[in-house]
Order: sequence, then C-alpha cells, then structure tokens
Amino acid sequence: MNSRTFQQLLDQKTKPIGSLGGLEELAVRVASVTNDTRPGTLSASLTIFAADHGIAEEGVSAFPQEVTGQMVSNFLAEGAAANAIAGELGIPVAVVDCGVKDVLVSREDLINMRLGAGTANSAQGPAMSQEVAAKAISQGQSYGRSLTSKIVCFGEMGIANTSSATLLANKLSGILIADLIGRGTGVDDAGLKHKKSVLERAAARTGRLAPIDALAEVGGFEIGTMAGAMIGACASNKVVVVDGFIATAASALARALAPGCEASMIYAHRSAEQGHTAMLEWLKAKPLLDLQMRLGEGTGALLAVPIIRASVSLFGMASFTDARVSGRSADK
Ligand SMILES: O=C(O)c1ccc[n+]([C@@H]2O[C@H](COP(=O)([O-])O)[C@@H](O)[C@H]2O)c1
Ligand SMILES: Cc1cc2nc[nH]c2cc1C
Repeated sequence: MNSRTFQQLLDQKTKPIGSLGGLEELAVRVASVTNDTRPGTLSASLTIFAADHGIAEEGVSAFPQEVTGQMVSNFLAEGAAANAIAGELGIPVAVVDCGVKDVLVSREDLINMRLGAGTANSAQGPAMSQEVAAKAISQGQSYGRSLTSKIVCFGEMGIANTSSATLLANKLSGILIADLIGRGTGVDDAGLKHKKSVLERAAARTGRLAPIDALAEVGGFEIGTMAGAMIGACASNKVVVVDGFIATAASALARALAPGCEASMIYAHRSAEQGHTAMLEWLKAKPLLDLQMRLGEGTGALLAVPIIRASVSLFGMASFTDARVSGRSADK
C-alpha cells in the first residue's frame, strides 16, 4: 500500500478529516515504512554508539575525555538518563563501543565495533583513514539490518562529538561553522569562542568534501557507525528515530550516502544545541518535540516512541460506517 491509501484509510475513521494533524502524517509515514497498520505490533529498541574524539585535546568540551568510557560503564550499569527513560518505556538498550579511548569494562553485553582508541585530532589532520571510514559505514549497515525491532532509536556518547558533528555538517552542507556551533556539554562564553576558533581552523584544512571523505577528515567512529546503521535499518523497512544534534549529523551523512533513506527517518526532537535548528532546516526535517534537551544518548529518540506507537494505533479506530456515525452534513 502507498501513503495515499494509508491516508484514505485514516480519512474513513470517526474524526473530522485531518483533525489529528501531524499525528496522522506520522501514522501514514510509519505505515508506509513498515507496511503494517496493526496497532500494538511496533517493537522498539535503543542503541547507544560510543567513541572518543582526538579533537578533545584542543579543549573544546566542558568535560574531560575519560567521561566517555565512564558513561559507557554507567549505561551498562543502567544508571544513565537513557536507561531511566528506556526502563520506564520498556525499551531494551544496547551499547556499542565504536572506539572509546579507555574502555573500563570488558563485558559481553558491550558490543565491540572498535575502530581504534579514539580518532586522531581533526584540527591537525584527518580523524581516520578512508578505509576506516568505509568500515564504520559497513559495520553499521550490517548492524542496522540485523536489528529485529521495527522502531530503532539511535543515540550516542562521545566527549567532543559536538565538534565532530559541527565539522561534518559544515563539510556536507556548507553551512558556516558560526551557524552550527553550540555549547555542547556546556562550555562558557570564553570556551565557545575558543571552540569556534579551533573548529574554523579544522574546517579550513579542507574544502567541501564527498561524504566518506568528510567522515574520514572530521570523524567520528560512532557517527560513521550510526550513519551506517541508519542506512541498514532504512533498507530493511525499519523506522529510524533520529535523536539530537550529533545523530542528525549522522543522518545527514546517511542521506548523502543513501539518498531516499530519509523516508524512513523520524526526527524526534529539536535539541537546545544552538546549531541543531540550522541543520534541521537544511534537511527539511520537522522534529516532533522541543523540550530544550541537549543530552544525547538517544533520550530524545526514546520519547518519540510512544508518539509513534500512538500514531499507528489510529488505524485501529472505527470507521464512520462501522460505528454508524453520521458523516459531514456538507457532504450529504
Ligand atoms: O544530542 C544533542 O543534541 C547533544 C547536544 C550537546 C551535547 N550532547 C552530548 O554531549 C557530548 C558532547 O558534547 P561536547 O561538549 O563534549 O562536544 C556527547 O556525549 C553528546 O551525547 C548531545
Ligand atoms: C555526564 C555526561 C553524560 C552524557 N551523556 C551524553 N553525553 C554526556 C556528557 C556528560 C558529561
């Protein structure tokens, strides 16, 4: 069935046409991806991709690099915000090590997709080789295809990854660093000024770049792997829920590499990270929520899951004929 047919199904339900606004649009989009209108069948999962970023050594984050590995342990111990929200919603969480510098845990529930001990500093040279960039995409693709849930939420963890995401978005879109940059974990005014000068220097090393070259130049490992996972999930009829600023940069990379995959992507929220609005506008993406969140980890994506499920529940409504409810007097 195509989206027109799904909309026609909704138009027969006991409500004025279009009265559920964006929820109807969402229902039609989701049904077009999964080809399934049965309410209650949309299983969901969250994957958190983690990695370190060499550009952290330039002092572009409010937090030290070791926090990435420490938060990975926290995710596995179910102590982070993503765990709290996922627990409340009954959504399982998987954690993928794409290249954390100091791995503090060796546990079988930490998925190993390590591409190195953090990327190289992209203010000085390429973050990774072209081969590693291609591997990030391909390992992500296999992972995205292998997921069994219908709604896949993708989150990330990586100190300094707002810098990598800013550079990646700049290389892919040409939007100025000044319009993409934000405070990340919370740098102060002086920190933001410093971050801007570091990122402008890093961006000036190269011109506009093709997608894989952009990933190789600016990183990061978790962003590339997430982009691959988005491509793999979209290609296997799953609904991809995009989280905040960094995940949106990954989605831009996925869209550049696999045009058309945006049809399967739902943008969960507008992050408070300053440059997210510019990125969403460039991608013509309409986020569902705006709660001024800027944590990452997939927290925004998780919150979109009940809305997505509620949208599909509309296909279970009675039609005017089934419920013997009179249609519009104007149509009589
Ligand atoms: O998702 C977002 O919009 C978002 C915005 C700002 C920060 N973050 C998170 O904060 C970390 C990156 O911030 P920073 O300042 O170290 O670049 C990383 O772990 C992200 O998950 C996430
Ligand atoms: C504590 C902390 C938790 C995070 N979760 C995602 N990014 C983060 C950054 C910090 C610093």
